[in-house]
Amino acid sequence: MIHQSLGTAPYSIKEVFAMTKQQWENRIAYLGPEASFTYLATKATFPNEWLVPCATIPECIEAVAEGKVDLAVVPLENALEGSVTLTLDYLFHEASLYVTGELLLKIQQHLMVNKAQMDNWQSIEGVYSHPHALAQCHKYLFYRFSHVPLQQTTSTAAAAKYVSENPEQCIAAVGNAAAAEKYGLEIVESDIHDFHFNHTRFFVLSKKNQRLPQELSEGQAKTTLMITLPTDRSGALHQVLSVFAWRQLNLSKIESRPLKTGLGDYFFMIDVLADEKVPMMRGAMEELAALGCKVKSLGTYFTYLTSDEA
Ligand SMILES: O=C(O)C(=O)C[C@]1(C(=O)O)C=C[C@@H](O)C=C1
Repeated sequence: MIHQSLGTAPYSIKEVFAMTKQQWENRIAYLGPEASFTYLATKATFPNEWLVPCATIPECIEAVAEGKVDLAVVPLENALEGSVTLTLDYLFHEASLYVTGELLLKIQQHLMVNKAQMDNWQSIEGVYSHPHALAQCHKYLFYRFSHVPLQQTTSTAAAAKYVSENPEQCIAAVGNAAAAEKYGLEIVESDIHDFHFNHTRFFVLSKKNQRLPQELSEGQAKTTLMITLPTDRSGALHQVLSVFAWRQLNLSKIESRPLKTGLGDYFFMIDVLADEKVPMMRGAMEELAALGCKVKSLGTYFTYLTSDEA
């Protein structure tokens, strides 16, 4: 998978188009810019591949769906804040992609300011970051800066970049230490996330139903299914769960999201700790079809730890 060292420079989608693919094995889109948490997870997993920053999650997903890149890495779920619903919904409603692997990253949030504002940071007039990052630091921001407006950005690194490009503004960003270094900011408060156990899951998406190599993974196969229940039957969810229960197929996550067809209409995203190729899973899929469920499988994949303590 990893064939050639490219250094650390990421490229924009425009540059990807302008260049030919011949030198690189994989072009990988990620939620950028450089030094976002998604970048850290991507770089740790694919240190030598061609990394392409995208400004938003839909842009990452469209880049791989349209074949502009081979893989895309997007955040899926945070231990404190829960699912990144934009990713879930986009995968259900807009794209037809597979998960080739899941990356786990330990998340540490810091408050950082422009060096020009070092003496004034206690009087900041705005805190910039990704909404998930701001939510992970809710208690800290509420008790320490309750009067200060929170400004949402497309990523934590985008916030750090904005603070770096606006030295005259007395504002702060919430993000990781790599972003502080990359954008020349000063960390004024470390580890401001509300709970110590803070991790994020990222999906590595592809157009092909393929898997990253199992050798470096945690070894447990996981299959993600998106299930729409038949509308005309009571107890349908109970029946769906019993399909897995009596086969002793463990579920590690179940979440409902709006179908966007009317109030009370949902689809369910279910993670099953099994390979979709094993007979028990094949039987489960057949039984779900017999129950009248629509099932979209995102494929079977393995989990990779991208930081020591993840
Ligand atoms: O903003 C970033 O740096 C991201 O990579 C996005 C994101 C997220 O969507 O949850 C990823 C990890 C952290 O939980 C906070 C933000």
